[in-house]
Amino acid sequence: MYKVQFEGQEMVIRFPQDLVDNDALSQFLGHINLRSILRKSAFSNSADCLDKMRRLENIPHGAAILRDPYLNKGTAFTKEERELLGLNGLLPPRVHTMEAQVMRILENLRKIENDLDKYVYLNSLSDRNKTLYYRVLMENIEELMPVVYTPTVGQACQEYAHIFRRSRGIYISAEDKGRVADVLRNWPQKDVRLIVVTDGERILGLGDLGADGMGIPVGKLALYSACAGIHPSLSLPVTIDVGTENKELLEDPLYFGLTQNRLRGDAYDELLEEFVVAVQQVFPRCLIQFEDFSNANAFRLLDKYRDEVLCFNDDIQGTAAVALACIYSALRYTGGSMADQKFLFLGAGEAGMGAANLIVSALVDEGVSEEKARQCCWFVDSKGLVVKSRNNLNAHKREFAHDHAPASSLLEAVESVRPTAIIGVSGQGKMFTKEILERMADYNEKPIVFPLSNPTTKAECTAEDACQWTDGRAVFASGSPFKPFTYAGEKRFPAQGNNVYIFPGVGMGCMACWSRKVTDEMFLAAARVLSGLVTPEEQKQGMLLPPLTRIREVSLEIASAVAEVAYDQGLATHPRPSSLETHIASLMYIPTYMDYVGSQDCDKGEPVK
Ligand SMILES: O=C([O-])CC(=O)C(=O)O
Ligand SMILES: [Mg+2]
Repeated sequence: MYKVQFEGQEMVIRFPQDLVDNDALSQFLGHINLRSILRKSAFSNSADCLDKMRRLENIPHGAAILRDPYLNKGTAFTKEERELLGLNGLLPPRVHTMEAQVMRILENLRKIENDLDKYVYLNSLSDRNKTLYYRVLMENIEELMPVVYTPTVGQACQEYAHIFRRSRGIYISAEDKGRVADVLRNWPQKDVRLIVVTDGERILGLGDLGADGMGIPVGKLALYSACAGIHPSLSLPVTIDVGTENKELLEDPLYFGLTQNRLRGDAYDELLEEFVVAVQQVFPRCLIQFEDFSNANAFRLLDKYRDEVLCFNDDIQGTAAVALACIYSALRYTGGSMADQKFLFLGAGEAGMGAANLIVSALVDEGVSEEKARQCCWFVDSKGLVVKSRNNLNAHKREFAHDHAPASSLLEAVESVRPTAIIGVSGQGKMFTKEILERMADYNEKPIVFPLSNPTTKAECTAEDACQWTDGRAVFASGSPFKPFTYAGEKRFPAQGNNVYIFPGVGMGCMACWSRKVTDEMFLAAARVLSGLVTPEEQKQGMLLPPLTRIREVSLEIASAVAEVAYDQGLATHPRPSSLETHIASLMYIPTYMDYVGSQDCDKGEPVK
């Protein structure tokens, strides 16, 4: 505490602890330009001045604040803030509103022709000014989601080391064994509540991209903030680098990761265990989202940790929930009940197994026997139709192996099973051929066709192909976006059945109520809520999901439903608020600039003409 005399008034000013001597004090006074504060008549009231001093004392000044992406406002720093923070001369003189800044970003962005360059441009904005980045992203979510997320994020990961500007997130490499907690402590934000982690082995449908998979956690977390309002400083992207089996990367002189083959077996499990334990120590109550691990590791890690810590696997559980939501919505157009359906999955990995198991849970919840529910789900893997007579099926597949003649291809399987829905989760593009879709149209008045693999190059078919080859009758959803198109004079809006409709809300719901676990019942609730949010007007347009422009509202509804489940299941440890929705809405991050001075009369910038 220091007492300062000014214009006959005594003021008490609290300075940072380390300013103990007079030199430091006068340096500090100079630093924050106190004299110029005091000269302003608006500050002659000592209480007012004190309030402003308190606001300012922990804020970096001068060029330092321009370099802090959480605090920087760029040209939107007001005249008064520029004065108080020592910014005069460091910025062009005219103060701009945020709207003008958004206009400038969009003008620049829309001049860029290539999506990867747009991705780089937006990343650099996020490095400079988080508030503006999120404002731009949220206000233009339909236009920009394909840039910060699938499909562009896939290309970004494939070229990660080549487009690199600045490191993001935390890398934990096999060499960090024994000191993982220390590595996590190096992260500058100390209150981390949400981690998305990958080991890069199965990045979208693109395979092993090693440490360059970092783009995925970064992209998912950007969407957490944009879609569910998780404050960006609460989240941390993590890549666990255990090596790669991607020969091209190993030979690339610019590759970022360890140039070794992947750790397997005990060494891998020990590193992952150390990571999960370290997260509990360093960031208590932090939610861990596993993303884009190989099939075998994804299932094992989920089984191992789902009852121990607050975690889920997005590719198994998140994708399952959005697929189920799309199925519920599709049934509005096809008629018939869930129990009457035959779902044929191409691909028996994380997404396929996750979706089939959630469909079974949904049916059992509706009173259908588990055995009958399993009969609704069929799989084709690399060896053909999954049937009882096949040897060496893993435990997951065995649960869905039916008494049926073998079929060696998807076409054969479609012909013999005659599914009502084909769901592509194979990570292989163009697998739903013209012939297959024509068969689906022969067997079904309205065939359900969901090519869910990502990015767009891995989609099992395009939206227009699905439409053409079924005489416009396919009920369609894909993992990566397809643009609206016109068929027979009618506008079609292909649904993006991507887990982005699910994970932000589920994560927010669990975080808001301090849930101890993430459960399948939460994903079931999320799927039902999501499908239920499609308005009658949207249904008239054939939509399966609400448009992305409503994603904040969607995520809030899902978060509320998920928290409700957490309270019902006795997992929530936060005292129950009187309204979950109001409570969660109040937690949602809105990207607006901080007012560093708190002055009513401060210049808010000039409006854009
Ligand atoms: O990231 C996406 O677009 C969906 C997803 O989790 C995946 O394909 O692995
Ligand atoms: Mg994924």
